[in-house]
Amino acid sequence: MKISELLKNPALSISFEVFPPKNDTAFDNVKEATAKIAALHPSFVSVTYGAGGGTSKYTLDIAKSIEHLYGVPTLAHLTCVSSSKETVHARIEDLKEAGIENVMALRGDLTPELENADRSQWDYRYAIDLIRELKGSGADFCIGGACYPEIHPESTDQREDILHLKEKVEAGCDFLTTQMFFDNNLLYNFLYKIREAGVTVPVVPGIMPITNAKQLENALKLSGSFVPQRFKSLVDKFGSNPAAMKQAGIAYATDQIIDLYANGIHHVHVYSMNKPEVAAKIMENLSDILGEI
Ligand SMILES: NC(=O)C1=CN([C@@H]2O[C@H](COP(=O)(O)OP(=O)(O)OC[C@H]3O[C@@H](n4cnc5c(N)ncnc54)[C@H](O)[C@@H]3O)[C@@H](O)[C@H]2O)C=CC1
Ligand SMILES: Nc1nc(=O)c2c([nH]1)NC[C@@H]1CN(c3ccc(C(=O)N[C@@H](CCC(=O)O)C(=O)O)cc3)CN21
Repeated sequence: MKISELLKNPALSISFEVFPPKNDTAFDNVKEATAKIAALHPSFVSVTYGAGGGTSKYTLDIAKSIEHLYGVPTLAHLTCVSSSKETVHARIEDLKEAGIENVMALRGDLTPELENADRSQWDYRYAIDLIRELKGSGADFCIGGACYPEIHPESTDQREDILHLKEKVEAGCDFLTTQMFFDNNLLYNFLYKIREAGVTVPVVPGIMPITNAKQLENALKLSGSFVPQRFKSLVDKFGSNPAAMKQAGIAYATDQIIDLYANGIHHVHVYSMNKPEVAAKIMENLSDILGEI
């Protein structure tokens, strides 16, 4: 099932993100976590390509098992920045062969080595280069792209960031998923600006439930997102009590999702990563709201 079709449903729906295991020994644990997440029947599950320390070689295995065993649509991530053309072409063939319909086309995070590398030697510099490859592959993928309500950390100018986003969408994005944010007003402001700039595809807000102080640190390193005082107070108060922090972080994320839905957004992507208990709690917190129109 194409995600662009799922997003036409006006009822609130939730999707989750998982990351593949770091190695063979962790494979069974990730499979089990993924199975529990799929059993919650989210609208789809996205599987990263090496984010969170996972290894890209398992992305397809995990995506296929979610789709085939649990009937839950999947979104397989693919990144391009550190890859050669040969590798990207081979991965696209793998996606085709596996019958994957939805692909999240990302540039990929720059490691410290990549930051200092000679970029003139790279086959791919931006996500748009990967989108063009996917469009030219002969397969009819539904393509997702990332967008940044608080501008991309490497950008300094929001106007320019939005112009690049528009070009990326025009190259063939069917929908966009946002970077995490902890203040919904930042999302509403961003949506207004991109709509005015002529970006019309569905935008799926990404919400990350923060369940411990260390994870907040990691998430902020990846995203540079603004942390409102209301959220900082939770971390100050509960950061050293794991159970309380988890409960408070899930409640905060739930509150964000309810506010988004109350303001007309009917699909939310949740970066609960490989934590089925967090995903389950969010679904439980929304049980009477899910399916309501
Ligand atoms: N769920 C996930 O795993 C997510 C991962 N990410 C990661 O964030 C990183 C960024 O990826 P994308 O958004 O896909 O990258 P992108 O290529 O769309 O944009 C990256 C940066 O390059 C700039 N840019 C784009 N086109 C340009 C051009 N033609 N000239 C000059 N500058 C240009 C953009 O404004 C932005 O600052 C990736 O590492 C991705 O993996 C981001 C969001 C979600
Ligand atoms: N730039 C960027 N890169 C990403 O990979 C990414 C984003 N942004 N934004 C959305 C999600 C959020 N991601 C995250 C966020 C936090 C952790 C995290 O806290 N990981 C733990 C380890 C988890 C484990 O191994 O169980 C950590 O300690 O780093 C992982 C992925 C991946 N995604």
